[in-house]
Amino acid sequence: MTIDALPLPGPLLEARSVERSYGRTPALREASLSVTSGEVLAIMGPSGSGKSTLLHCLAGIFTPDAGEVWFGGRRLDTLGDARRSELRRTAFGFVFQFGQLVPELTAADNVALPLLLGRTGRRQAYQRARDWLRRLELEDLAGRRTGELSGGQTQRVAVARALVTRPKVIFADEPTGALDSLTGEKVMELLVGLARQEGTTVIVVTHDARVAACADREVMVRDGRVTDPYAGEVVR
Ligand SMILES: Nc1ncnc2c1ncn2[C@@H]1O[C@H](COP(=O)(O)OP(=O)(O)OP(=O)(O)O)[C@@H](O)[C@H]1O
Repeated sequence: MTIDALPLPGPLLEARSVERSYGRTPALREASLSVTSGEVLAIMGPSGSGKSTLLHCLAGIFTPDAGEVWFGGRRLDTLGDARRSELRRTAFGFVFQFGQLVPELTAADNVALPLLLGRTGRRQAYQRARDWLRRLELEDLAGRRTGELSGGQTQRVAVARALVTRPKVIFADEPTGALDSLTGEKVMELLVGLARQEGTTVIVVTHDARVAACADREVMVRDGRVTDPYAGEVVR
Protein backbone atom coordinates (compact mmCIF):
# COMPACT_ATOMS: atom_id res chain seq x y z
CA MET A 1 0.00 0.00 0.00
CA THR A 2 1.52 3.36 -0.93
CA ILE A 3 0.72 6.52 0.98
CA ASP A 4 -0.37 8.28 -2.20
CA ALA A 5 -2.98 5.61 -2.86
CA LEU A 6 -4.71 6.25 0.45
CA PRO A 7 -8.26 7.48 -0.01
CA LEU A 8 -8.61 10.47 2.34
CA PRO A 9 -10.40 12.24 4.05
CA GLY A 10 -12.20 10.23 6.78
CA PRO A 11 -10.59 8.87 9.91
CA LEU A 12 -6.92 8.24 9.23
CA LEU A 13 -6.57 5.44 11.73
CA GLU A 14 -9.19 3.38 13.52
CA ALA A 15 -9.39 0.53 15.99
CA ARG A 16 -12.76 -1.21 15.86
CA SER A 17 -13.63 -3.40 18.85
CA VAL A 18 -10.06 -4.63 19.14
CA GLU A 19 -9.34 -7.50 21.52
CA ARG A 20 -5.92 -8.75 22.47
CA SER A 21 -4.73 -11.06 25.24
CA TYR A 22 -1.34 -12.25 26.43
CA GLY A 23 -2.05 -15.90 27.18
CA ARG A 24 -4.92 -15.71 29.65
CA THR A 25 -4.38 -12.04 30.49
CA PRO A 26 -6.80 -9.86 28.53
CA ALA A 27 -5.15 -6.54 27.64
CA LEU A 28 -7.76 -5.05 25.27
CA ARG A 29 -11.51 -5.71 25.35
CA GLU A 30 -13.46 -4.27 22.45
CA ALA A 31 -11.26 -1.17 22.35
CA SER A 32 -12.39 1.35 19.71
CA LEU A 33 -10.65 4.55 18.72
CA SER A 34 -10.67 6.84 15.72
CA VAL A 35 -7.95 9.38 14.88
CA THR A 36 -8.15 12.01 12.15
CA SER A 37 -5.37 13.23 9.91
CA GLY A 38 -3.15 15.84 11.59
CA GLU A 39 -4.65 15.21 15.03
CA VAL A 40 -2.48 15.04 18.16
CA LEU A 41 -4.06 12.47 20.47
CA ALA A 42 -2.99 11.56 24.02
CA ILE A 43 -3.81 8.11 25.38
CA MET A 44 -3.84 8.10 29.17
CA GLY A 45 -4.86 5.58 31.80
CA PRO A 46 -3.64 3.55 34.76
CA SER A 47 -0.63 1.25 34.57
CA GLY A 48 -1.54 -2.07 32.97
CA SER A 49 -4.80 -0.75 31.45
CA GLY A 50 -3.75 -1.62 27.88
CA LYS A 51 -2.38 1.66 26.45
CA SER A 52 0.83 0.23 24.96
CA THR A 53 -1.01 -2.79 23.60
CA LEU A 54 -3.51 -0.48 21.88
CA LEU A 55 -0.69 1.62 20.40
CA HIS A 56 1.05 -1.52 19.13
CA CYS A 57 -2.19 -2.76 17.53
CA LEU A 58 -2.81 0.62 15.86
CA ALA A 59 0.76 0.62 14.52
CA GLY A 60 0.46 -2.89 13.09
CA ILE A 61 3.17 -4.23 15.41
CA PHE A 62 0.66 -6.59 17.07
CA THR A 63 -2.27 -8.15 15.29
CA PRO A 64 -5.48 -8.18 17.34
CA ASP A 65 -7.12 -11.45 18.38
CA ALA A 66 -10.45 -9.96 17.29
CA GLY A 67 -11.67 -6.66 15.87
CA GLU A 68 -10.21 -4.58 13.08
CA VAL A 69 -7.63 -1.86 12.49
CA TRP A 70 -8.07 0.51 9.55
CA PHE A 71 -5.53 2.94 8.14
CA GLY A 72 -6.46 5.42 5.42
CA GLY A 73 -9.68 3.56 4.73
CA ARG A 74 -7.97 0.18 4.34
CA ARG A 75 -7.75 -2.79 6.63
CA LEU A 76 -4.34 -2.96 8.29
CA ASP A 77 -4.60 -5.95 10.59
CA THR A 78 -5.20 -8.46 7.79
CA LEU A 79 -2.09 -7.44 5.83
CA GLY A 80 0.77 -9.93 5.87
CA ASP A 81 3.90 -9.32 7.98
CA ALA A 82 5.95 -7.99 5.04
CA ARG A 83 3.34 -5.43 4.02
CA ARG A 84 2.77 -4.32 7.60
CA SER A 85 6.49 -3.78 8.12
CA GLU A 86 6.72 -1.87 4.85
CA LEU A 87 3.86 0.34 6.01
CA ARG A 88 5.57 0.91 9.36
CA ARG A 89 8.77 1.87 7.55
CA THR A 90 7.12 4.23 5.06
CA ALA A 91 4.06 5.71 6.75
CA PHE A 92 4.74 5.49 10.49
CA GLY A 93 7.39 6.88 12.83
CA PHE A 94 8.10 5.73 16.37
CA VAL A 95 9.39 7.40 19.52
CA PHE A 96 9.61 5.13 22.55
CA GLN A 97 10.61 5.79 26.15
CA PHE A 98 14.19 4.74 25.58
CA GLY A 99 15.04 6.18 22.17
CA GLN A 100 15.96 2.77 20.72
CA LEU A 101 18.73 4.34 18.72
CA VAL A 102 21.90 2.45 17.82
CA PRO A 103 24.30 3.74 20.52
CA GLU A 104 27.47 2.99 18.55
CA LEU A 105 26.30 5.09 15.61
CA THR A 106 26.37 8.88 15.42
CA ALA A 107 23.25 11.03 15.66
CA ALA A 108 23.45 11.66 11.88
CA ASP A 109 23.81 7.91 11.16
CA ASN A 110 20.79 7.10 13.34
CA VAL A 111 18.60 9.71 11.65
CA ALA A 112 19.76 8.76 8.14
CA LEU A 113 19.19 5.04 8.80
CA PRO A 114 15.45 4.82 8.01
CA LEU A 115 16.09 6.64 4.72
CA LEU A 116 19.00 4.37 3.80
CA LEU A 117 16.82 1.32 4.58
CA GLY A 118 14.21 2.86 2.28
CA ARG A 119 16.82 3.10 -0.48
CA THR A 120 17.31 6.87 -0.44
CA GLY A 121 20.82 7.64 -1.76
CA ARG A 122 23.51 8.12 0.88
CA ARG A 123 24.19 11.76 0.12
CA GLN A 124 20.54 12.77 0.19
CA ALA A 125 19.87 10.69 3.31
CA TYR A 126 22.64 12.46 5.25
CA GLN A 127 21.56 15.87 3.94
CA ARG A 128 18.01 15.27 5.17
CA ALA A 129 19.31 13.85 8.48
CA ARG A 130 21.34 17.00 9.05
CA ASP A 131 18.33 19.20 8.18
CA TRP A 132 16.22 17.39 10.77
CA LEU A 133 18.95 17.51 13.40
CA ARG A 134 19.09 21.26 12.85
CA ARG A 135 15.31 21.54 13.31
CA LEU A 136 15.69 19.65 16.60
CA GLU A 137 18.48 22.05 17.64
CA LEU A 138 21.03 19.25 17.50
CA GLU A 139 23.27 20.24 14.61
CA ASP A 140 26.37 20.44 16.83
CA LEU A 141 25.87 16.85 17.94
CA ALA A 142 25.46 15.28 14.47
CA GLY A 143 28.84 13.53 14.66
CA ARG A 144 28.52 12.29 18.26
CA ARG A 145 27.69 8.68 19.09
CA THR A 146 24.18 8.56 20.54
CA GLY A 147 25.39 6.35 23.39
CA GLU A 148 27.27 9.43 24.67
CA LEU A 149 24.27 11.80 24.61
CA SER A 150 22.03 12.90 27.48
CA GLY A 151 18.48 11.55 27.82
CA GLY A 152 16.92 14.71 26.38
CA GLN A 153 19.38 14.85 23.48
CA THR A 154 18.75 11.16 22.76
CA GLN A 155 14.99 11.69 22.64
CA ARG A 156 15.41 14.66 20.30
CA VAL A 157 17.50 12.45 17.98
CA ALA A 158 14.70 9.85 18.22
CA VAL A 159 12.18 12.55 17.21
CA ALA A 160 14.36 13.54 14.23
CA ARG A 161 14.62 9.90 13.21
CA ALA A 162 10.84 9.45 13.49
CA LEU A 163 10.13 12.54 11.35
CA VAL A 164 12.85 12.15 8.70
CA THR A 165 10.76 9.83 6.52
CA ARG A 166 7.85 12.32 6.64
CA PRO A 167 5.46 9.74 8.12
CA LYS A 168 1.67 10.05 8.24
CA VAL A 169 1.56 9.01 11.90
CA ILE A 170 4.01 9.16 14.78
CA PHE A 171 3.44 6.68 17.59
CA ALA A 172 5.04 7.79 20.84
CA ASP A 173 5.00 5.53 23.92
CA GLU A 174 6.00 7.45 27.05
CA PRO A 175 8.45 9.53 24.99
CA THR A 176 9.34 11.68 27.99
CA GLY A 177 9.04 8.95 30.64
CA ALA A 178 12.77 8.80 31.32
CA LEU A 179 13.33 12.57 31.34
CA ASP A 180 13.04 15.27 33.98
CA SER A 181 9.92 17.38 33.58
CA LEU A 182 11.57 20.42 31.98
CA THR A 183 13.50 18.34 29.44
CA GLY A 184 10.38 16.27 28.78
CA GLU A 185 8.35 19.39 28.08
CA LYS A 186 10.95 20.63 25.62
CA VAL A 187 11.00 17.28 23.77
CA MET A 188 7.18 17.26 23.58
CA GLU A 189 7.05 20.87 22.38
CA LEU A 190 9.49 20.04 19.59
CA LEU A 191 7.72 16.82 18.65
CA VAL A 192 4.24 18.35 18.56
CA GLY A 193 5.39 21.65 17.00
CA LEU A 194 7.22 19.93 14.13
CA ALA A 195 4.44 17.37 13.64
CA ARG A 196 1.92 20.21 13.30
CA GLN A 197 4.15 21.97 10.76
CA GLU A 198 4.34 18.73 8.77
CA GLY A 199 0.66 17.81 9.20
CA THR A 200 1.70 14.57 10.89
CA THR A 201 -0.73 12.79 13.19
CA VAL A 202 0.70 12.04 16.65
CA ILE A 203 -0.58 9.37 19.02
CA VAL A 204 1.15 9.59 22.37
CA VAL A 205 0.78 7.24 25.33
CA THR A 206 1.58 9.08 28.53
CA HIS A 207 1.05 9.21 32.28
CA ASP A 208 1.99 12.87 32.34
CA ALA A 209 -0.85 15.41 32.30
CA ARG A 210 1.55 18.08 30.97
CA VAL A 211 2.36 15.89 27.99
CA ALA A 212 -1.35 15.26 27.42
CA ALA A 213 -1.96 19.02 27.58
CA CYS A 214 0.02 19.37 24.30
CA ALA A 215 -2.58 17.18 22.55
CA ASP A 216 -5.78 18.20 20.74
CA ARG A 217 -7.70 15.42 22.47
CA GLU A 218 -7.29 12.92 25.28
CA VAL A 219 -8.76 9.49 25.69
CA MET A 220 -8.49 7.20 28.69
CA VAL A 221 -7.88 3.46 28.60
CA ARG A 222 -9.40 1.59 31.52
CA ASP A 223 -9.44 -2.20 31.79
CA GLY A 224 -8.70 -2.59 28.10
CA ARG A 225 -11.45 -0.24 26.92
CA VAL A 226 -11.19 3.28 25.52
CA THR A 227 -13.27 5.76 27.49
CA ASP A 228 -13.93 9.45 27.46
CA PRO A 229 -11.55 10.87 30.11
CA TYR A 230 -14.20 13.08 31.69
CA ALA A 231 -17.48 11.22 31.27
CA GLY A 232 -15.91 7.79 31.78
CA GLU A 233 -18.10 6.42 28.96
CA VAL A 234 -16.81 3.92 26.43
CA VAL A 235 -15.81 5.66 23.18
CA ARG A 236 -17.51 4.22 20.07
N1 LIG B 1 4.41 -9.48 27.16
C1 LIG B 1 3.40 -9.62 28.02
N2 LIG B 1 3.11 -10.81 28.56
C2 LIG B 1 2.08 -10.96 29.41
N3 LIG B 1 1.25 -9.98 29.79
C3 LIG B 1 1.48 -8.77 29.30
C4 LIG B 1 2.58 -8.51 28.38
N4 LIG B 1 2.54 -7.19 28.03
C5 LIG B 1 1.51 -6.65 28.70
N5 LIG B 1 0.88 -7.59 29.47
C6 LIG B 1 -0.32 -7.38 30.30
O1 LIG B 1 -1.32 -6.77 29.50
C7 LIG B 1 -1.99 -5.74 30.21
C8 LIG B 1 -1.86 -4.41 29.44
O2 LIG B 1 -0.48 -4.06 29.35
P1 LIG B 1 0.00 -2.73 28.64
O3 LIG B 1 1.49 -2.76 28.64
O4 LIG B 1 -0.70 -2.58 27.34
O5 LIG B 1 -0.54 -1.63 29.65
P2 LIG B 1 -0.16 -0.09 29.80
O6 LIG B 1 -1.43 0.62 30.08
O7 LIG B 1 0.63 0.36 28.62
O8 LIG B 1 0.76 -0.14 31.10
P3 LIG B 1 1.91 0.88 31.60
O9 LIG B 1 1.26 2.22 31.76
O10 LIG B 1 2.31 0.30 32.93
O11 LIG B 1 3.01 0.83 30.59
C9 LIG B 1 -1.38 -5.74 31.60
O12 LIG B 1 -2.20 -6.53 32.44
C10 LIG B 1 -0.04 -6.38 31.42
O13 LIG B 1 0.38 -7.03 32.60
